[in-house]
Amino acid sequence: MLRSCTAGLRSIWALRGRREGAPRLSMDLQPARRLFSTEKVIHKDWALPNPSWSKDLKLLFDQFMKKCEDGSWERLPSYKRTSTQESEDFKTYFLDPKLVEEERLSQAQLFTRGFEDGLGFEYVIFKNNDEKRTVCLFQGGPYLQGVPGLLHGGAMATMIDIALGSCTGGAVMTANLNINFKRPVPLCSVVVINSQLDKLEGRKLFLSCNVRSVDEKTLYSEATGLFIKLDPEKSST
Ligand SMILES: CCCCCCCC/C=C\CCCCCCCC(=O)SCCNC(=O)CCNC(=O)[C@H](O)C(C)(C)COP(=O)(O)OP(=O)(O)OC[C@H]1O[C@@H](n2cnc3c(N)ncnc32)[C@H](O)[C@@H]1OP(=O)(O)O
Repeated sequence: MLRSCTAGLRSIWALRGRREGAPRLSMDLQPARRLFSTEKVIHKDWALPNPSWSKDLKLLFDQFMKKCEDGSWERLPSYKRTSTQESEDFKTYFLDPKLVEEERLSQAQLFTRGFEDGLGFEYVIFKNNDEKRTVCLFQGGPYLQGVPGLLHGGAMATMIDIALGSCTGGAVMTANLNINFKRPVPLCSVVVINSQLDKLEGRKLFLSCNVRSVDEKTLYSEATGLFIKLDPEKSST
């Protein structure tokens, strides 16, 4: 684990070094080209391996991709911004134009995808629709540090929220999230979040998950969540 962490850090530093040494291309781009490259970033699927992924993460990714071959599992793509029907639903219910300026909104992106490769949240989620469960493979980078050398609990909570949410499908909001942090997570290590839908009661979805090390020997956290399907008749703002 330690070896993969340092290897991960080394490749992150290598990437940063390259980036810092390189000219800041975006400043020199013509507007049309800038728009094109922004579009490309927006439509990029981030739930795919990049050079910062540790051996552990790549290995698990390959194992789950194999499970996808017979259709029982699927890899969920992940974008900085989403143009799916689901996000349209969120806009309908929650976006009061008075609350967020149009210009600010055009800059919006999912904050877990706002870091450069390897520095923040590296993750991919696989879903088993029949079993109503997901597996999230997560490597928290050096910018997610809390206590020195350890992953910040808020970063873990964020990933738990996303992992539980990925079990729901459709337009939902987190109403309650309850986490027991049992062991600290080493920074840059890979954890596996197993989530499942336990109960559906009207608009209420009750979910639970656990967070374990790759070798499954360490139980880092356990959590439950209540998600509420949005009611099209209601607006929260
Ligand atoms: C989440 C997954 C997304 C899926 C993928 C979509 C694609 C998107 C793209 C990319 C993925 C990105 C993923 C990001 C994930 C981010 C998630 C978040 O960070 S969410 C922000 C934090 N959460 C809030 O800010 C909610 C604030 N709260 C509310 O807006 C409302 O309270 C809401 C919508 C949750 C419920 O309000 P009401 O008016 O619709 O419903 P009422 O009538 O109050 O409650 C319905 C039932 O639920 C119970 N309930 C509500 N809240 C409860 C609570 N905290 N504890 C227990 N019960 C509760 C109530 O008692 C009621 O129960 P009875 O039907 O009477 O049995």
